[in-house]
Amino acid sequence: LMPHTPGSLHLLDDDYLGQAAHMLSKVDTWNFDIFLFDRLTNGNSLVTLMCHLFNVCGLIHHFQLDMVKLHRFLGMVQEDYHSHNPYHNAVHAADVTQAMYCYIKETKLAEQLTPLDVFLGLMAAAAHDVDHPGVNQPFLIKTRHHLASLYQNTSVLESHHWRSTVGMLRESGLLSHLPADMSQDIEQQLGSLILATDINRQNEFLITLREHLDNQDMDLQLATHRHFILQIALKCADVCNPCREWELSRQWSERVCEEFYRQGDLERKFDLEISPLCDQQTDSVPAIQIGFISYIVEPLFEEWQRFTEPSMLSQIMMGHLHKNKACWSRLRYVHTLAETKTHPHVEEPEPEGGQEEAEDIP
Ligand SMILES: Nc1ncnc2c1ncn2[C@@H]1O[C@@H]2COP(=O)(O)O[C@H]2[C@H]1O
Ligand SMILES: [Zn+2]
Repeated sequence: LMPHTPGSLHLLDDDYLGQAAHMLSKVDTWNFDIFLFDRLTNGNSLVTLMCHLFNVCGLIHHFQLDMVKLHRFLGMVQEDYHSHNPYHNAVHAADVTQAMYCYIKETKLAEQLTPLDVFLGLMAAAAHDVDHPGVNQPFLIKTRHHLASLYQNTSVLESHHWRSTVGMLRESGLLSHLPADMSQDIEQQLGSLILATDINRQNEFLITLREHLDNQDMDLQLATHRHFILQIALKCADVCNPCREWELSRQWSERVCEEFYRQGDLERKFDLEISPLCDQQTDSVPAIQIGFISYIVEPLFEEWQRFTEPSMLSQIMMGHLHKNKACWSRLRYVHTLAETKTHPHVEEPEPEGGQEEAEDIP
């Protein structure tokens, strides 16, 4: 974006906001560029996106929400994300929220979800990583961080994201006009959704989803089943970056690896064991991506595709996922070749299975 002088600030702001508004008219498309949207909104992507989605989903009217309180709450959430984190910042939250909106709009779900489900899904997406410190749970445990002991070393970060969200909900008074049992239920369900994003619990969720799909016993008339599918949808939204188009996907990959490497640098500095994936010298971005796609993203999205079938979006996402994996395979090959040239005693490797896939790249 062009730098501008204070005199033209207002005009340019109007122009940027006009472009942002135009982007919002296509908020349900999978190639939505959240990085551009964040620049156009001057770093307010999360607040702007959430206000828009709450409006178009009719949530403000349905729950009789006070716009001032809503704005205050969303502002607090956005502010509590650490803008210095390369990955776990408010733009990631906005990205996950936009993906969640796309999933909520899937035919299978849209027909069954209640306004409360939509409210919970969007709120959980927006707040699911709030106040993330940019380091992972093992790091918090080994450095004896107070959050680790507070949450007894289990789902430490997710518990913190949830409790912080509840704190901000109460402080903003956003739900204070609702019956006490309803706002209590909202807080609990938000917790269950946010806690489901703990990547250590991936297998548990995947096994249950597979069972439901194999037995064809998913009944979205049941609130418990809708809640489970919202948990899955949020998990998918949280790790969907490898399913975005290459230019967006690549940026997320580089950001998440940069965050891992910063943790690794801290560990090195304090003579701690360097965590898996956090050593810049040995863990390359392409290698991390191929592992993440193969072990986390593909298994999850294969089941999501089964659930949403027939879904154009799932087909598009799987297409990007396979192309991106092939790109990373090719880059890993280039990376290892370069390594071999710097360390000539190491034998030149074969292009590790990725080559046939790499041929798919346009
Ligand atoms: N592209 C990626 N490559 C490697 N790890 C990722 C990627 N995207 C997400 N993750 C990890 O998946 C985790 C999902 O939950 P979090 O957002 O807390 O933290 C995320 C990262 O640790
Ligand atoms: Zn996340």
